[in-house]
Amino acid sequence: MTEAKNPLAEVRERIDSIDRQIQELISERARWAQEVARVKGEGLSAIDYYRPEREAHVLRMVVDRNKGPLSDAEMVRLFREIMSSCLAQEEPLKVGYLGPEGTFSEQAVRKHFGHAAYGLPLGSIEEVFQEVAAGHADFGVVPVENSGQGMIQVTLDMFLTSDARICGEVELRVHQCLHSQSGRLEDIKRVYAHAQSLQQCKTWLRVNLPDAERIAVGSNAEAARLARHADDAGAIAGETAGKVYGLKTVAKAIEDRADNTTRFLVIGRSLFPPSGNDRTSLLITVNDKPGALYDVLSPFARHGVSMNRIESRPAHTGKWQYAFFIDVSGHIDDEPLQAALRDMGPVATQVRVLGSYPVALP
Ligand SMILES: O=C(O)C(=O)C[C@]1(C(=O)O)C=C[C@@H](O)C=C1
Repeated sequence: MTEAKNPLAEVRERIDSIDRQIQELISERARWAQEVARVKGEGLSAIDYYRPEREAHVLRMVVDRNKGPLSDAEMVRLFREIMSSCLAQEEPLKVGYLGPEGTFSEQAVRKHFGHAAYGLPLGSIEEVFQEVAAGHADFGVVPVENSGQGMIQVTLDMFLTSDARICGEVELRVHQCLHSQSGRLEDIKRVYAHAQSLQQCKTWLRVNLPDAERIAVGSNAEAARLARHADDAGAIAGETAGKVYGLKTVAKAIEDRADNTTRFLVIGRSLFPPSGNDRTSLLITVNDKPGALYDVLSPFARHGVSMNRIESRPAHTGKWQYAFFIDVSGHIDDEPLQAALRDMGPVATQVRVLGSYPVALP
């Protein structure tokens, strides 16, 4: 009598065989990436090998080819990691972010640069800009906007005084959790969190912890660090931060809005070529006179450039002087955008291209 083969063993054999092929192909890909690096030139530093426009193009092809069952976001994540490792064969990129470890900013770094990049946790958004400008970090990742709360003004204001360029954007679904030492809601008399996170979880806190004191601190990871040393404190932070600081999770997904998303900017020191689906961020200042804003914006409409976003901030150049942060579709090399900027020349006091970069991937 022939013994029937264990169906699980049979499936595992198939998986082993596929893994062998995937591994061979990954190694072959890594060798070709070395060849690309050789063509670009020997002895360059990591930043000279990095091509965000090419990475975006590769990842868009991955999305186009994806037939499931894995989601586009999962496929992108896997290929992002492969590219991250391929690039790090030369030298890992150094990426500054708002630390400490475990913040959503770190998650955004990983989403955009993969795990082979070297993450540099820094003390503030200002410091991220400074370290990039000084060349201590190749790139920086800073939060710029939350879907529920709007723009993060510190980040916008940094562009008024710094020469940083925007090289990319990352969108991250932000799920907040409540963590504590014991993991019991009834032990919590104080809640530490970043001010934005307290705001994002306002309803949940009102219903579940109406009497607890709310204490705003510099980051969610800092909140987790503080809660680690107090048996009557809770911290609002992401799942990763809770794990990093050895806390127990009291409640998950406590944000008021289910689609809570934070948009981050990747900042660097140079502009990159078009990727085929780009956004351009501009900083425009105008004189305080009637119709000035209309004069500045109408060239976009005239040349068919679509505007995605406009934010105004005090320009710090004089009382009632405003700077406008404007995002438009397309790359700065595109003729319609060039034409719009030419028309704007005589009416704006300043037009600065903050960057042209690939639109965020899933
Ligand atoms: O195509 C390139 O220019 C490469 O260096 C290869 C590669 C890749 O692995 O696909 C690696 C790093 C770059 O950032 C972009 C792409």
